[in-house]
Amino acid sequence: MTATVPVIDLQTASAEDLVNALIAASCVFVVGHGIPTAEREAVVRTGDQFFALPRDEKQKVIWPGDGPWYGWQPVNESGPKADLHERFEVRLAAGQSQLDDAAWATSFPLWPQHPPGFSQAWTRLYASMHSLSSRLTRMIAQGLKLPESDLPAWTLRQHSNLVLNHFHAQTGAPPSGRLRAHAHTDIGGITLLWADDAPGGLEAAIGPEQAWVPVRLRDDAYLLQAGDLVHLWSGGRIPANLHRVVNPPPQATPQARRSLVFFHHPNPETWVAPTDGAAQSGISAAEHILARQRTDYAMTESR
Ligand SMILES: O=C(O)CCC(=O)C(=O)O
Ligand SMILES: [Fe+2]
Repeated sequence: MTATVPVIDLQTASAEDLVNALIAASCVFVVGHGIPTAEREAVVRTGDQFFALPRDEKQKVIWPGDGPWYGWQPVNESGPKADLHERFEVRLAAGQSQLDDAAWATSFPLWPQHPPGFSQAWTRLYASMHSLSSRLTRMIAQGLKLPESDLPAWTLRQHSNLVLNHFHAQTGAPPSGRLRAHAHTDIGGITLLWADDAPGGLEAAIGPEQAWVPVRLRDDAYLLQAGDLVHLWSGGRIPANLHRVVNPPPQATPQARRSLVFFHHPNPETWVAPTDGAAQSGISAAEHILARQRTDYAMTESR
């Protein structure tokens, strides 16, 4: 039997419902989340306009090439994990706890000048996602009976990133061995994902057999995927969701695909350890995130 992704309606679900679904499937569709569709659409629209700019213009906000990811990250052309997409990433400055749009907007160093309205659209959705991810991590802690004192680092003081991925239309066969996104777990706490329904989409390894299951994203939902740090925080009870984005079938009409991802990260200073495990079985959030980012993407060539 093919495993399916559970649906959690935040209007009615309990913390235990959410945790049980995550333990079973490592990812769940979250509906009843209250985030207006227009907020997401504004980010996708301004992101599309940005990706369509000439390379010289995008180059002005390119990721500096080391340290944590932010800004424009072109398609990475080499290495075993070179994925067939470009992305733009907004990263909140360390230690900031107030989501005051004006202050936050000035703390991010790589806002594109074009298109107009970009930073407003992205800060608006970021604030909504920040609240939603705080709510969901509170439910996870409650459902797992984790200490209340852990929570500020995962909620108010979280350090999350908002990303738009642009998977280019594939007009010929993709280079051998390369996917739109290689199989990986996400690095942080939870991921909240939306993608359009273009061919060549998400697959997740779920259920006891860990078989690859195609996941069709829903317009009314964000897909919550458990990341490495929630796996560890849960004492291994919640599995980290393994997923990939496959190439479209050769007969499909070439079509670009966009996905919008909120990578929820706890505060970088957090020491993440299972509550009843030995402290030495834990990890520094900052070190884990940086180590994974270093191995997953090294800037080489781009388009
Ligand atoms: O585009 C998707 O469906 C998933 C993207 C993804 O896995 C990522 O950006 O980490
Ligand atoms: Fe991912």
